[in-house]
Amino acid sequence: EEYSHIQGTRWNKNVITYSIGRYTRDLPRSTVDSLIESAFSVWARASGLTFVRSHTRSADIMVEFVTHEHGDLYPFDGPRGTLAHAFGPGLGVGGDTHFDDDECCTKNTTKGFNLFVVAAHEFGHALGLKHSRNPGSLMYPTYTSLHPANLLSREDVVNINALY
Ligand SMILES: CNC(=O)[C@@H](NC(=O)[C@H](CC(C)C)CN(O)C=O)C(C)(C)C
Ligand SMILES: [Zn+2]
Ligand SMILES: [Zn+2]
Repeated sequence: EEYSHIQGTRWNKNVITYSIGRYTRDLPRSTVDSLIESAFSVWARASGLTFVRSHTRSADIMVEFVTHEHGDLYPFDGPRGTLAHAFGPGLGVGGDTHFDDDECCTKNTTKGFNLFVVAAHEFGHALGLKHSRNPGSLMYPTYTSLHPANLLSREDVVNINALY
């Protein structure tokens, strides 16, 4: 069913709240908290948006680690395959970001899929960005181990600034 009536292309506010629901057993909660906060700050620096953590389910962006069927129309596929997905801006499920707990993620930048990089990609979608055809962009559809120091390509920065 087309949810365009609640899905927008962008948030119509500058302060966006997020809440972390189900965690992963693969990482300490404090590590998840800080990697998620860092991933939001990548976009905050580039857009002027502010992200505020809340502990209620009424937050704009619900962040969760889930597996297989998890209550939306996009069940995960077990190990390998899709690492995560996120809904575009909007009410309810809008902005929500889910990580496939069967394979996502690590805190290392060389081994496995780095949670900071995956989260930053997903939050790009949660803010309204689509995929890029540029392999050097964070919004490229395939995971590449980007250096945490400069996750965003010039194209990513241009695109987020075109939206906010
Ligand atoms: C290693 N596996 C991959 O590279 C897989 N790609 C992903 O899981 C994307 C997320 C990465 C880019 C963080 C899915 N996506 O676009 C979510 O917004 C496949 C290319 C296999 C689908
Ligand atoms: Zn989901
Ligand atoms: Zn994507």
